[in-house]
Amino acid sequence: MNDIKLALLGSQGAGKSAVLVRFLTRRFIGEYASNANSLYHKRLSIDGRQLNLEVFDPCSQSSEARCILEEPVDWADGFVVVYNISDRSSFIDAKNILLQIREARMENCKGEVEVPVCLVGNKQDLCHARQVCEAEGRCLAQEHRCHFQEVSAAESYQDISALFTQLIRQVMELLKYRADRRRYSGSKSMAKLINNVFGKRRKSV
Ligand SMILES: Nc1nc2c(ncn2[C@@H]2O[C@H](COP(=O)(O)OP(=O)(O)OP(=O)(O)O)[C@@H](O)[C@H]2O)c(=O)[nH]1
Repeated sequence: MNDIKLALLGSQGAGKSAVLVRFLTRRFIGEYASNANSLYHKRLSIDGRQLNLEVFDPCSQSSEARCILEEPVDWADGFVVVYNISDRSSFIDAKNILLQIREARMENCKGEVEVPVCLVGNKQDLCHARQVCEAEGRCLAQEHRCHFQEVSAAESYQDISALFTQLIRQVMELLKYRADRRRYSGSKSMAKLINNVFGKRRKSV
């Protein structure tokens, strides 16, 4: 069974918990405790494969709160970065978070394929109070080569389910790639070892 670890990042009140709870339970719950980190577990089946999903929902991150970001960046295999379309400052925070994910991953995983990220513009139902247009979100996502989706945790389950499913598929591919690479480098070092032992011996005969 695959273990899939995701982290939700975004500024305070962007709707991270609402998006996650909508995905996990299909329900919208208006208020959540926001003063503690939470780790959610769920067993899922995607494309016929059983998965153990763990999702880390840390308490809010601002652009300065680098220390909060470091933990999930090391731990997670994929990220959902959430902003509120009716709050420009949350979009600016999302930009900074995307940059920080990229920087941290470049330092930690040299040569590794990019970690899957989905940028989510939440509270689409508040479009009368919109401060971030859809094109800006799409453009930021293109810049960071990540998937983008506007959603309303308050109103809809389908879009949120689709975005998590797509992200989990990408993470499964990443985990497969890592496992193949480990196997390949393992068999290469075994070949080297055999060569070192028997190759040298053959030479001396
Ligand atoms: N109108 C509307 N309100 C939403 C939506 N999603 C969340 N909210 C509301 O926005 C507020 C913040 O939602 P949370 O899910 O707690 O946001 P959060 O990002 O987890 O916030 P912190 O835990 O403080 O970091 C709550 O009052 C939610 O009811 C949405 O799609 N539409």
